[in-house]
Amino acid sequence: MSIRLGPNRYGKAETRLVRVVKDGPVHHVKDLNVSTSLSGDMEAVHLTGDNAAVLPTDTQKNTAYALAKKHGVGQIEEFALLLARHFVDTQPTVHHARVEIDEYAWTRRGPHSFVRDGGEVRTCVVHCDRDGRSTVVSGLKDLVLMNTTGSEFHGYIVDEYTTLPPTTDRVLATAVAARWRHAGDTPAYGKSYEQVRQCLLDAFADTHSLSLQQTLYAMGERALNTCPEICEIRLAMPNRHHFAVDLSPFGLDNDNEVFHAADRPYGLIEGSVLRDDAPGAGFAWEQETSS
Ligand SMILES: O=c1[nH]c(=O)c2[nH]c(=O)[nH]c2[nH]1
Repeated sequence: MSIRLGPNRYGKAETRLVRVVKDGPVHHVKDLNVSTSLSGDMEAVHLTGDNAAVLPTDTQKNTAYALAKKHGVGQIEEFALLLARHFVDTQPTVHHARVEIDEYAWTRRGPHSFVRDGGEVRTCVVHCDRDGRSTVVSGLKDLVLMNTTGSEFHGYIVDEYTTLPPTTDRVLATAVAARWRHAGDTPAYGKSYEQVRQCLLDAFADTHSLSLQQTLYAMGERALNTCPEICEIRLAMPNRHHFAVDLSPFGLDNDNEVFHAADRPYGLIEGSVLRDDAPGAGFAWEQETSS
């Protein structure tokens, strides 16, 4: 009986690449999930561990970042072809390249502020007791927002384990989960929802952020100032870190144009903003927010 190697391929899956193009203060974004997969003269690496024909998956990832910087990202089909052709044209051992790209769509909310299309969920929880009391908590989750500038983070505690460099310009991205409590009877929940949502979006876009905590408070404050029918809002906002890719090994600079969008771990910033005279919600609200 003889055994042989069958079809095979290898590559870097799901490189999360964000490309920002700056037209003065107006920024444009392309947000991609890029997977590359190469095949060719790969018998030796499988049979003997001889890596001489292998272009590392790490290099494939770097290539995606470097070509995004050099050529920009137009249509994903064009960028995928550019990348795939690069691998087969430059590496004799690579006979076939497969490049798969998913693109996440963003809608502009300001010169450098964006909201991701789709995925947003409107929520509510209500409680009623037999004494005729009720509590209504409205909300939303998975509202994904990004500012490509206008965010700083510095001045924090530095101890013997701190390595985070201070920054005066970073991407601020989050997926907002918000729950707000109605003070009494709200006549039009639909209109109220739209107003609170608008406040959250506007305050995120307008706030020059020194921390996500500051942005969180500004969003809650805007909602409470604009919408008298609500008395408290609780926000949970993951800090979806975007790391500027070091392109200097390839002779390229990166003025916050090419980012690695990391998925975990992430900072998780949570807080409540409320009116001084907000009535206690007791059991109903505590139960809803304890999980
Ligand atoms: O806005 C931020 N708040 C933090 O508390 C924090 N911590 C951190 O590492 N990065 C950030 N960013």
